[in-house]
Amino acid sequence: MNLDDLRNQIDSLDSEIVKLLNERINVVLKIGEEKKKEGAEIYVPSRERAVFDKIRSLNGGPLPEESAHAIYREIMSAALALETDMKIAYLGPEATFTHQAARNKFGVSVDYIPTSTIAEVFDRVANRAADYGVVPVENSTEGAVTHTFDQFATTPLKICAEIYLPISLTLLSRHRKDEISLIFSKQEAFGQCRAWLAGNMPNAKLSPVESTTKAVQLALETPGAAAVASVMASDMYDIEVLAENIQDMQGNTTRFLIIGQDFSAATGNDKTSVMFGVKHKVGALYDALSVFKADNINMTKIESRPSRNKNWEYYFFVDIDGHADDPEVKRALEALQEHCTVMTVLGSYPKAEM
Ligand SMILES: O=C(O)C(=O)C[C@]1(C(=O)O)C=C[C@@H](O)C=C1
Repeated sequence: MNLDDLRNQIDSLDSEIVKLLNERINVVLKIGEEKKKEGAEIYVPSRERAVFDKIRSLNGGPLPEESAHAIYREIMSAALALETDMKIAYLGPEATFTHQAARNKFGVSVDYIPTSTIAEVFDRVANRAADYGVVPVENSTEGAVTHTFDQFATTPLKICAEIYLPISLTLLSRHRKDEISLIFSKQEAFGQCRAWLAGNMPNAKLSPVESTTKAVQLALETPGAAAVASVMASDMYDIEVLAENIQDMQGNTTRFLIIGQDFSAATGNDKTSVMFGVKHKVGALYDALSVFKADNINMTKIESRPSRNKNWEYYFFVDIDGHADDPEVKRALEALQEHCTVMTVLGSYPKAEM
């Protein structure tokens, strides 16, 4: 077959694909109407998980799994945008790693609202200026993003999904490497490439700013300056990449949370996040955590933060395997309540792939 014949074949396949996509969208619009009648959530992480799993099992190749996933991410992004005027608040400005995480989760068709603080993401979702919010919660090299944990102590919002994003840091500048005397970045990003900077840029002064994007803006306008930021920022601001992959740990990954008004439905492969406080008495935390062991529930994380009510009093943030509707998790959470001065289930949501 010659090139023209092959392209004719593609033309007729494309017309089938577009027809089928629109048929799918017509069904999505009906789903959107039903959800509005029932007051149900538009974004349904549990259903998206089922769609992605189904596509993976249907796809026999040669289309790579990652490509099938990306295509379906955008198909569902278009669906979300058509079902409602979906708005996603994220810790901005544009081109931050949180922006990237939000785009990986919700695609390009929905509207995005960049905010300047994590608290503002929570506010936007709480006062319904945004449907969902995306915030960083922990990094594999640098640990907890404490601002996010602290917000959960005062908000009724729930975690409805999570996402892991591999973080690759780049050194960006208009100048040559040997001309750089000042480097801007976010404190957390500096922490993730501390050894590389000490080894490769030992004489440059490090200046922490609010975001990696702000760092790029400052690097563009400051003589002799560079920024540590994402590759996305270099494309968006047209600034040269001097060094790539400068993070000290090659598996450097950040976990982000999607916050909304409600939990996600159970999928059979979920995680539940709980926040609680215990009395100041011998073995109080041990007793509280023993409820998980009693029901054979795996704990995947624990973090403690000052309660901000009283000095030296703490809130514990724990993640466990399972959904709050699973019988053993339900039982364990009821038992946990007995050991706590305060306790809130922050959300149950599908476990993300790393
Ligand atoms: O099944 C739904 O609830 C839909 O809205 C459809 C759909 C999809 O396109 O498959 C779109 C968005 C939801 O987050 C989940 C699935």
